[in-house]
Amino acid sequence: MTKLSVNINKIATLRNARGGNNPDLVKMALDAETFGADGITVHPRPDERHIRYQDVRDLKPLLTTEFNIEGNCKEQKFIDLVLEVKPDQVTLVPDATGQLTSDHGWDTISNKDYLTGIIGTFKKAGIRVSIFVDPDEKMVAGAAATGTDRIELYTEGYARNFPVNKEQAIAPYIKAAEQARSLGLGLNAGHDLDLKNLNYFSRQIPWLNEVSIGHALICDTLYLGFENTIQLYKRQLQHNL
Ligand SMILES: CC(=O)[C@@H](O)[C@H](O)COP(=O)(O)O
Ligand SMILES: NCC(=O)COP(=O)(O)O
Repeated sequence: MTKLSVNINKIATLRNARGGNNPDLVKMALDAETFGADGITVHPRPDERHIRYQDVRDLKPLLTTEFNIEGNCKEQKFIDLVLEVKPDQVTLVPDATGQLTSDHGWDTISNKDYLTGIIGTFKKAGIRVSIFVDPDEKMVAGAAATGTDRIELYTEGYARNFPVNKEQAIAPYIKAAEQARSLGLGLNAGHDLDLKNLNYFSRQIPWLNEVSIGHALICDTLYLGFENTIQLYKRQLQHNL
């Protein structure tokens, strides 16, 4: 079954708003695991607007599920943090510093040599590597050429189009996912997945290894409670619904 990795960036956003430790990020990550999360995802950005580098160090020894660190591997500080902490997985995202959020995947063709090198470094350290790509078969093929273990499909386009025409929204993702499978790549997905669009996505691509979900899940938590929300998202990944 597809695993749910809870992205806790927005818990850190709330904590940082007052400069204290409420909500307690580490406690909420451990609670997420207790409530059924299969993993925890963090995305430390260079400006540390939410997840701080120290949060990553604090979390590592305490988590009992998969730890996924996302970030821009062109930042040496990020590379050093990942090699220091050695998470289960690192997800390489081509974000520029000032971006509001992640909004595109890698050009795996023009960045082939660079990605191949850094992926080799992380794999040598025993860390599984996933690279963030758009649902573009050329970029998926380019990803396979870098030696990455997995790709993560950037699902903002799916989420935007799902309410309009779900068959059209999912089409490029099925093609990209089928190609990833044929090339022996593991498959993750994330960005703007939510309680409305998740079940359809996972039913159409049942070989999906993992989804990482943060923004919508934390927003839903405000109304529905953290434990209940995690259970509701897990249920969307069961295909017998
Ligand atoms: C890579 C991805 O799609 C998400 O992890 C995204 O980076 C979330 O970042 P923010 O929480 O800063 O929007
Ligand atoms: N990789 C996607 C992720 O970790 C969370 O994205 P979002 O659910 O916050 O949009």
